[in-house]
Amino acid sequence: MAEINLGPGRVGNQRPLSPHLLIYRPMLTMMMSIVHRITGAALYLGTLLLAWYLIAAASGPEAFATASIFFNSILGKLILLGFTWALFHHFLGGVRHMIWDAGYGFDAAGREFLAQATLIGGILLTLFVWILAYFIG
Ligand code: HEM
Repeated sequence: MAEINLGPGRVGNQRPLSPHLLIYRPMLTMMMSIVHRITGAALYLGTLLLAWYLIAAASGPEAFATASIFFNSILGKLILLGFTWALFHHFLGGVRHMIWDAGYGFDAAGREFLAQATLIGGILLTLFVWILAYFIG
């Protein structure tokens, strides 16, 4: 490896190294960034399902019954639960970006707070909507 001059008394291979991938510690803010993109992609699929539901509702009783069978199945409900969470998580992630765009929340404590608030807020909003839906019917 080429030697570089780091200044008086510091000659050699003393350059700072990037963290090695195998010992790299995942951070919450990093994971949130990845999950934001994943939820964004999931929302495309969820939007297709929403479109199917609306088209079925507009098409008549038979098409609506078919869609209802799917959405009322356990798999359908699990997908809807995931879609609800992805929507809220992604939405709050968008608000987080808006706060950054306004110039706030860049320090370490602010970044960590926004990441935790997004994560917890997405879960709480999802639970709130599903509990509400359960009681409304
Ligand atoms: C069904 C609705 C939505 C879909 C399908 C969607 C999809 C996506 C996807 C795929 C990405 C990743 C783009 C990339 O990383 O290259 C993304 C990023 C983003 N979305 Fe959404 N999104 C939706 C709703 C929203 C909403 C409601 C907000 C705001 C409240 C929002 C704010 C953002 C922001 C700020 C980014 C950029 C994040 C970054 O720069 O890292 N999105 N969206």
